[in-house]
Amino acid sequence: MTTVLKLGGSVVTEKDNPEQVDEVSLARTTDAVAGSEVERLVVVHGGGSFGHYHAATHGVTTTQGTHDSGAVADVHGAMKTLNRRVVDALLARDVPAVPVHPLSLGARDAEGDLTLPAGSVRTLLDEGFVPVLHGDLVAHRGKGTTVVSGDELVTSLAGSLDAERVGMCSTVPGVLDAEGEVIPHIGAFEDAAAALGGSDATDVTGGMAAKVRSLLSLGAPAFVFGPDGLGAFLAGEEAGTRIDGAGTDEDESADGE
Ligand SMILES: Nc1ncnc2c1ncn2[C@@H]1O[C@H](COP(=O)(O)OP(=O)(O)OP(=O)(O)O)[C@@H](O)[C@H]1O
Ligand SMILES: C=C(C)CCOP(=O)(O)O
Repeated sequence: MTTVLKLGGSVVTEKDNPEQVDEVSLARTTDAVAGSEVERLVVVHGGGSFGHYHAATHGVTTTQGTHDSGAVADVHGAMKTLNRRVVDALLARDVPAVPVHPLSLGARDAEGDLTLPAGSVRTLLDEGFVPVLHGDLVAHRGKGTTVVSGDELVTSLAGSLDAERVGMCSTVPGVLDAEGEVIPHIGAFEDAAAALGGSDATDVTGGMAAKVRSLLSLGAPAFVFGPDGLGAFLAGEEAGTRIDGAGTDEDESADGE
């Protein structure tokens, strides 16, 4: 049983202060990981005020690339600093965390499609480690380097590792409907489209909409929840919004072959 968990950048950093870790939230989330009994766990964390700050300074996005090696050093360097902080917090709680840097692993083709070889992550899991990846820059054919988000890494790894459970720990308690209530289950994009379209912030709405769309394409149930739901998710329980699309049996309990 392999579990892929994303810790949102807004959960582990103070979003409004460049390069500031949210110590309280990082301690809380890593306590939850350390207190769980998940067998094969991959952690991916986002960029928050580390990666996004430097990516914005240098004008780099998932589609707008840079050939400036100084910019690569800034963005990747900031993400390595954050990754070290997350890994150290896990190690301090006796979680066998090992850093894995996507810039050294992945690449995009000219269409922007990501290839992320999973051999090192799979072998680390087999050897009893907890690989900790992060949003990063990756080589991009024709564009130099572009941003790869933690969400993309989660989707890619969930597929290549045949993950049974996927969790996205964000600052919101789940995918919210137009009234601000958590939608318990999304089985098709239409279930959430109206609520996602109801948000004021178009760009951020695009982020959550893209998250839901990519999670629906996985062959495993995915959960979007806040820090309060992390313990339940890691205990194998329902947390926040459950997202399962066509690749997953609607009713696992009825799945008797
Ligand atoms: N319908 C919705 N339900 C929940 N959140 C929504 C909705 N529409 C937009 N959002 C926004 O999506 C955000 C969560 O997605 P986001 O990708 O920012 O989280 P994250 O995984 O913590 O990412 P990052 O690693 O970039 O910080 C929320 O903070 C919220 O502002
Ligand atoms: C900005 C960088 C480098 C990583 C972004 O990762 P995300 O926070 O998961 O979107």
